[in-house]
Amino acid sequence: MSLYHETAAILTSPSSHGGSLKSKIYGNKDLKSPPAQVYALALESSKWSAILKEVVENSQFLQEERKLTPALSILLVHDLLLAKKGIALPASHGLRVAVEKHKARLQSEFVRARIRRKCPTVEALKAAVDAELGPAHPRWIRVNTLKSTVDEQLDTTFKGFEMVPTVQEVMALASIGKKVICLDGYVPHLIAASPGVDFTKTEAYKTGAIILQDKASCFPAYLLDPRPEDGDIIDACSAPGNKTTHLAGILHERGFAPGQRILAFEKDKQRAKTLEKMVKTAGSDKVTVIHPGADFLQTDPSAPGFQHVGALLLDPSCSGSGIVGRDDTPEFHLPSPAPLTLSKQPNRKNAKDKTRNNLKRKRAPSPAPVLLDDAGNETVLASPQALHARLAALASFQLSILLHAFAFPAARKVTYSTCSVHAVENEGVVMLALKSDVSRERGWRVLRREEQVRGMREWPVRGEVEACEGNGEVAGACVRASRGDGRGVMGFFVVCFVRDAVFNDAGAGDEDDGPFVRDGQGRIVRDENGIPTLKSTGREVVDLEGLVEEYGVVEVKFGEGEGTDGDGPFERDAEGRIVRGPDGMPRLKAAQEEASGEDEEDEDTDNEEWGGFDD
Ligand SMILES: C[S@@+](CC[C@H](N)C(=O)[O-])C[C@H]1O[C@@H](n2cnc3c(N)ncnc32)[C@H](O)[C@@H]1O
Repeated sequence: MSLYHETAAILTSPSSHGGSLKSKIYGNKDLKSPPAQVYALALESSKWSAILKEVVENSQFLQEERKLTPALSILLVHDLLLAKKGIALPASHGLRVAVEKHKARLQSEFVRARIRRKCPTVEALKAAVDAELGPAHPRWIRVNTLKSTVDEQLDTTFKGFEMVPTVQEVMALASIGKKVICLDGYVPHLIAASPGVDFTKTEAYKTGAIILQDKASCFPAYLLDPRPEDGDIIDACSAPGNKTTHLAGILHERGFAPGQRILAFEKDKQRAKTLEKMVKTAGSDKVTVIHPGADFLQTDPSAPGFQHVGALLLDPSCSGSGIVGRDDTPEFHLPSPAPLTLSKQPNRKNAKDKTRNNLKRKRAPSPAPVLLDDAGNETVLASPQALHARLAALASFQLSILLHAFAFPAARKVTYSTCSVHAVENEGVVMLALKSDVSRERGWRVLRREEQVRGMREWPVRGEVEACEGNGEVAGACVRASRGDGRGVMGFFVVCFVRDAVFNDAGAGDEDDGPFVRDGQGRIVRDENGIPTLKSTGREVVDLEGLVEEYGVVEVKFGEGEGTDGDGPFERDAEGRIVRGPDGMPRLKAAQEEASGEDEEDEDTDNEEWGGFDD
């Protein structure tokens, strides 16, 4: 079977079984043609099918080519008129001959269709077709600070891209084929680029210098705001590892405390392999301990190995309803089949056929709702009740993950996120968690909006007040991202829970307040670099060079290469070390300038505030 027959069969197979176009193609073990080719042809032809239907019907060539079905005619005419290399069949192939015979007629109908849409060029028509499908989703790229800097990537991977100020411009200019980027104003080191550029072929992608990660998916690690004094950080549901490597990138900038590790759990052994690969490529393998095939729910929070876990990132399996690109295949419009009699003017019978066909199409059963889990597995849900039951089961699992995380003795912050749009998996879980015994006993609460890191505090899309039972503070603490709202993000949800004191646990003694030495007021004692002093080593001042040698991972750098003078927004001493106040917080250059009266402006620099959490 040719590429065209196989693609036509997939596009015209009954839709009542549900499932995305991608899964229908990639899950079809009988395909002879390369799935990527079938997918590209199916998607592009569907996009153009409303116009091509007009071209095929008006040229009336189907009446002369009885062996062509309506679906085949759209696919072949698409490639004839729009594919760079034309129809992908040998010149003598029957299907190719049948269509190319009518090339002049088809081309002139295509010109008429373009003029009817008032498009002066084919480029303009392409833009109109794209615009009809809604704004293009940008390609989000996170620069991996373990391996590179934004400046370095602008000079290499993005050389030749035009810089525009907003993501809206990236989306608008994408439709006319321009290669543009913009630096994100919310998440540090994040770039939005024109879709359609294949970054997986770049050196930066292959070496882990850049990571393709939707903006919203960068929210959890950024909101968790991991720091050296947080001790070990758990990523409870890690594969494929986007957030694990993001945590490592943030900690790398701040400097890992001695022995500080990211503990990455992944229940699915197969997915754990992907995680291992990603962590290695991103250069974070030395600071990450992977637990392949390990169920986070089976861990004992009070086990000695977890006594220094101060922060947890929870990104459990969910309905995946916010993911972009799974169910957004454009409709495949079909021309009316050739009538039995050849006639230039549609007669009553043709008109009746047309109406009957349209009705048939209208009456086709609407696809059953489908849920896709993180591994891309589909669950076809026969009824709204089945959807409800599935969401309730997911929410119950998500709540158990969250309550388990609340039980870690030294834990002081936890983020909970999903790529679901359903409140039951999001605000619903938050409300149940806040009412739980473990939350009340241990003093967990939400990290309020005004306490969050700058980018998250300023992000405008927040939780649903109604789903938070009218509690505006909790809703404000919840961060949402909405697919299709013009901000170029997927549907997403994240919230951070915190505990103000670690001393409020019943029976918690000196040993339970984390790995660092604290002063009489409970504040972590740090050296002049801001590095906390470890109880276990008894070292009062951490010897940085010794640590680099010992662990090969500790570096104290912040925003290197990002600021105008290459050393970030913080004040540094003569040896380049960050200057901190008595509370261990880095001192902003802007604050220093303001104090000396040199600059009254409030500069809006990424990471200029640490936000959120005080010792
Ligand atoms: C949404 S995905 C995580 C995506 C990941 N955080 C990232 O950003 O790349 C959820 C993952 O959690 C894993 N998972 C589900 N339940 C788990 C459990 N109880 N313990 C550990 N991993 C689990 C799933 O196999 C899946 O790989």
